[in-house]
Amino acid sequence: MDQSPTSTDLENVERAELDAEQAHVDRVYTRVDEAARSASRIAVEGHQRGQAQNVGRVRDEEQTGLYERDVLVYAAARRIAELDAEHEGLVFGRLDSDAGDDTEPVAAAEDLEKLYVGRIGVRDAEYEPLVIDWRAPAAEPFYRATSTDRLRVVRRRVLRNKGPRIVGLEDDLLAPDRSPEDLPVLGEGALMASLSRARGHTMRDIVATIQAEQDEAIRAPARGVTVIGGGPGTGKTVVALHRAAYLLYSDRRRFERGGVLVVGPSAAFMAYIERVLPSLGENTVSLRAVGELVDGVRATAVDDAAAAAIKGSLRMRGLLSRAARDRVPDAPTTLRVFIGGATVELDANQLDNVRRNALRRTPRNRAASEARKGLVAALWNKFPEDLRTGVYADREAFGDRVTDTPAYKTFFAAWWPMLTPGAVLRWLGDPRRVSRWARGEFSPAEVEDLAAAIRSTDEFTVADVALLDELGQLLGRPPIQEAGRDEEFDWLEGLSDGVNEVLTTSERRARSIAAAEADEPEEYAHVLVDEAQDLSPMQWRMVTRRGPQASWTVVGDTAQSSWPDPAEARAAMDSMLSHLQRHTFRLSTNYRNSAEIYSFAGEVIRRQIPDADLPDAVRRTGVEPEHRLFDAAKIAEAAGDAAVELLQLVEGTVGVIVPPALRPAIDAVVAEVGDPRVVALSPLDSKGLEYDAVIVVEPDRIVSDTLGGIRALYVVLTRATQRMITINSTTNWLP
Ligand SMILES: Nc1ncnc2c1ncn2[C@@H]1O[C@H](COP(=O)(O)OP(=O)(O)OP(=O)(O)O)[C@@H](O)[C@H]1O
Repeated sequence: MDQSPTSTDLENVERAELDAEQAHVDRVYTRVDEAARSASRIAVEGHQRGQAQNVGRVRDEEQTGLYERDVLVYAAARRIAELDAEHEGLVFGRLDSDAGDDTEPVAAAEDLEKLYVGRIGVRDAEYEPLVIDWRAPAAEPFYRATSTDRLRVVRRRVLRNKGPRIVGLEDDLLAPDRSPEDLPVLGEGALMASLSRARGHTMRDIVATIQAEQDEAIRAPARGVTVIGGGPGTGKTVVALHRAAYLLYSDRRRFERGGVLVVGPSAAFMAYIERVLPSLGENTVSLRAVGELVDGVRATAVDDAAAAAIKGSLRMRGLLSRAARDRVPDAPTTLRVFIGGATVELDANQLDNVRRNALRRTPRNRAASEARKGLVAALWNKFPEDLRTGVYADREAFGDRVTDTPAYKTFFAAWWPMLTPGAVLRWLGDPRRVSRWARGEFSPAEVEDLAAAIRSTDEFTVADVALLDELGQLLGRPPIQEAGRDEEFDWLEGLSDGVNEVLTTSERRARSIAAAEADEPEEYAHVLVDEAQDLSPMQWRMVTRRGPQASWTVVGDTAQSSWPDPAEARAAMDSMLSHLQRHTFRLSTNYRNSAEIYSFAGEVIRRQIPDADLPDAVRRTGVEPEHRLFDAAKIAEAAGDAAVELLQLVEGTVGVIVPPALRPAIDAVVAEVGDPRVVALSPLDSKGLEYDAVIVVEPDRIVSDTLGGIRALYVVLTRATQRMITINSTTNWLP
């Protein structure tokens, strides 16, 4: 006779299990609310007591400690609850474990030790844990246990949430032979359920389904440099973000005080990932795109391939250093003062000598007093001996007089102005100057390209930001009193979208004070660099300035590099971080793309880069990518048609990835489709993002027009979770 349970039996069991889990989760939420109430009560009482009598007895301190803890738990829980009531719940996992002693059989499910795992830890009034934080050591088996090394776990359960409601259970039985008769096993596995879900416009955390190899990278100790590699879709980004949350948990004092910085490739990418950390209860991490690392600048424009390569090259370092020390363009070339009955004059050569001496040890904006001393000495040498009497008897007295003359003052203001990085960068718009500063290290064509790129726009580009940062360091910040005395001087001047000219002095001051008051640490205790393969040597210099004492997490995949010479970028990173110990992790499974899409993309990149690191894609959809051929004139229309088609076929987002030259036409078509699920974007902006369906417009032009060529196309071909259509007028790229 058939003994297997009927579907009604199963439904009943599942219903009963869901109810039981819901009851526990309800207790957690109730406790969070209680904690909030008692926290505000203790706050009031504590405040009154603090005013009335002595504080500092042990009991009070304990109270304060508890109060602070409750407030923290409450605040974190509230943030999480507000975040996405549709999806994310506080408690998402449960472990049922035995004693690990395989000899004793387990009689009943209730004999197993039960532990709930959640986004944060919550205890009941007796201080017993209702749920433990996913980052706590006790939660490790939830992520690491496998059937071969089960770490005492018999059953791992993922609770699928919609806000505070449990809507499903996904079980994983790790020790079938240890499982008591009455332990139900439900669902088909949490990972597959999570991978097949429709994508929205922002990334979600994976806290309920972190895989063992990912967990190792997340919990790696914060020492030296942790390098996380792996091909597209292996979870590098999401793992890095969970690692940031883990570091804050494991050493909150150090990382909250010192600061954690996450650097990503673009503003679009930062917007895509910005919700992940708050959903894990962390709001203190700074997220910045490489174009936003200098205060006061938010660069989004990108240079063409040639200009970006020049601006990113390490050779810029010498060029900028020479620019920062050179004469100020249009500065006076003679100084003439009438003093003590004589006209004393310094010519261009003498002025150059004074300038060089003053800059020997001090950056320009801090060397005004050196320059002044040098000028006084040079003028004194030329001051006739027979006039050195009375108030002009010695050099010091002479110096006081001469620097007080209007002629000197006017001269000095023009000859030694406080320089902003933005102003000096603009000097590079003149090819003759660039050629002088290049000292033969750049070809004449490169000199022309660089100057033309600087002149072409008032806006700073992403690549300019690293140059501004370098110049900031070369020029130095002016001493406080100089900056204060000179009301007109604003360090941020020229650093924001060319709107500065129309700001009044007081507006500018208010802004710079606001920037200082934002109190973002310029140096961080941990720096996490995503899409690290894209950082140019100059960008590596900028990023490493943010963490001279930091530990690092560096995440990337060379085959996706948009830098023309990935080996150069790699060498730049190696040289900047060479003094630190390195731990390397490799992620091996592509969780994003369907196996059909990824095997195609892998073939494209393997043809050009035989040693590319290709992960395994595990999810099959049965749908192959499709390639369509049209006349060039019909491309935009065809892309629009494909978008309409795909909107019917997928539940989530559709990305239309287009080479920059075709952007206006495609933008128009996308506007016509008029569905917020469809977006158009450039290959560079698609870095790190994903869509349920992707339309790739003119792959050949993506290769020819984008920095990174075939590697940029590989990025584009690995953005889709379910479906991909390419729209072509030529097909040279097809394998
Ligand atoms: N353990 C997991 N459980 C559920 N989803 C996962 C898991 N690991 C990764 N993913 C999902 O796979 C997708 C790809 O992750 P992510 O963007 O972090 O990969 P990546 O390696 O940074 O990719 P790329 O290099 O192509 O930008 C995301 O949707 C992520 O949520």
